[in-house]
Amino acid sequence: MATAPKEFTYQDVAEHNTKKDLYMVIHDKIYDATKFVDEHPGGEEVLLDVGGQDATEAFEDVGHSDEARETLEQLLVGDLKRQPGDPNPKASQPSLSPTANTSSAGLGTAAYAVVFIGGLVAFGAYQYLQQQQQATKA
Ligand code: HEM
Repeated sequence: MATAPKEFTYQDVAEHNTKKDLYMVIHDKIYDATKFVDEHPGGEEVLLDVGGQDATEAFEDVGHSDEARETLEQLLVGDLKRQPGDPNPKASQPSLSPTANTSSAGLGTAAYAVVFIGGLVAFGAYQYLQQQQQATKA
């Protein structure tokens, strides 16, 4: 029988922050890392650091392998239930803000390119006219 995923608030998760009882939030899902602490190739210290907290950024920053993500799925215990006043989701939409930044940077570069090319054309026209004048004088 399929059961609805258990929901935890940040406050619930924050209570599980010891080595013997270690939950963490990654991409708005709750993982029970208690059994995994001693096995973690990255050491127990880093997991204890993010115990009871949002570990999305820490987890993604390391660039964990697909195998690590599979292990993670086995530790899943529920979903995060957001409440007003909770911290913002961390890096849960990794592609959005960098893309926005890149595109605005792209626009900025395009604007500079237009000004630069415009300047070149004006300079070329000026040179051409000067040459024409010299030619008529000679
Ligand atoms: C329950 C969540 C986590 C799981 C299941 C997990 C799993 C793994 C696995 C399987 C590896 C081996 C390399 C790989 O396959 O990518 C690894 C390496 C590593 N993990 Fe995690 N990890 C978790 C959370 C974290 C967090 C929150 C940090 C925080 C910084 C972290 C830091 C590292 C580091 C630094 C390594 C590299 C170790 C090395 O190559 O010497 N991990 N992790």
